[in-house]
Amino acid sequence: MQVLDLQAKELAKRFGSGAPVFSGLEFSITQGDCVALVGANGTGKSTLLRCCLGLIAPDAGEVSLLGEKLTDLGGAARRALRARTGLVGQKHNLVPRLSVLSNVIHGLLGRHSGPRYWMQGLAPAEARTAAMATLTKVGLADLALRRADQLSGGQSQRVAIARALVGNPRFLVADEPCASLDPQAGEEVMALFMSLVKREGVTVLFTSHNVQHALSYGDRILGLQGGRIAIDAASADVTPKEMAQLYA
Ligand SMILES: Nc1ncnc2c1ncn2[C@@H]1O[C@H](COP(=O)(O)OP(=O)(O)OP(=O)(O)O)[C@@H](O)[C@H]1O
Repeated sequence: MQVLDLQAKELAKRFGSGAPVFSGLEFSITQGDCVALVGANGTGKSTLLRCCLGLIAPDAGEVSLLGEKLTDLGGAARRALRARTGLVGQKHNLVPRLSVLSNVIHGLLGRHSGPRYWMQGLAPAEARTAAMATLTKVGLADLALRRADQLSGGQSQRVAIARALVGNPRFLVADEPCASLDPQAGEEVMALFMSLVKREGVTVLFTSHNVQHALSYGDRILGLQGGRIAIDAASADVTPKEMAQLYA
């Protein structure tokens, strides 16, 4: 039986008195799927991602994430649900003065609170072990004790991926994970990210302005245009012309 990890029903969002960013959005994501959300600048991709994770509330409609209706959840249940999800943003948002290892340990903060889970020296051994294992997966174990502000862009984004993965999330959102990287680093980071999420069986919703990335890494394409979903199809069935029309 197919398990739906995300269901969006009749979602609508506007900011202030502005025009609706989107309205009437309906889609679902099956467990283990990797879905690319695409569309021109300003079509509402980031806004939609944030609604899906419960970081902002839609004006209408509802989101069910990992079987839980976001509107039904109180603070504690919402935090528990957030601990089962991960987010990789356009900017890596690492804490510059902390080590790589501490930044990754920070990814466990949703599960535990307090300084023990922030500073590598104080974090319990299991947190450090989990963070080191995840750093090994992204190929950065050697840099564990380096300060985050001494990393290249590609290395920083790998650390951000490790931070998102360290708690073994079941659902991951990635908002243009390669936006700040040169083409070569972007390719490497994307390939690494996708191989890890596939290996771990994580459900992924990612955005990208790189049409090739969307088509090759996404099992499915969700295309936003004019506040509506213009494409919802397996990536193998989406033609280059349909993709181009999204940006026309
Ligand atoms: N906090 C906010 N307050 C007011 N307007 C906002 C806010 N966040 C986003 N918007 C507006 O909502 C619209 C959608 O923005 P959003 O960032 O979701 O688009 P996007 O598709 O992710 O864009 P891009 O591809 O450029 O990253 C834009 O017109 C933007 O100006």
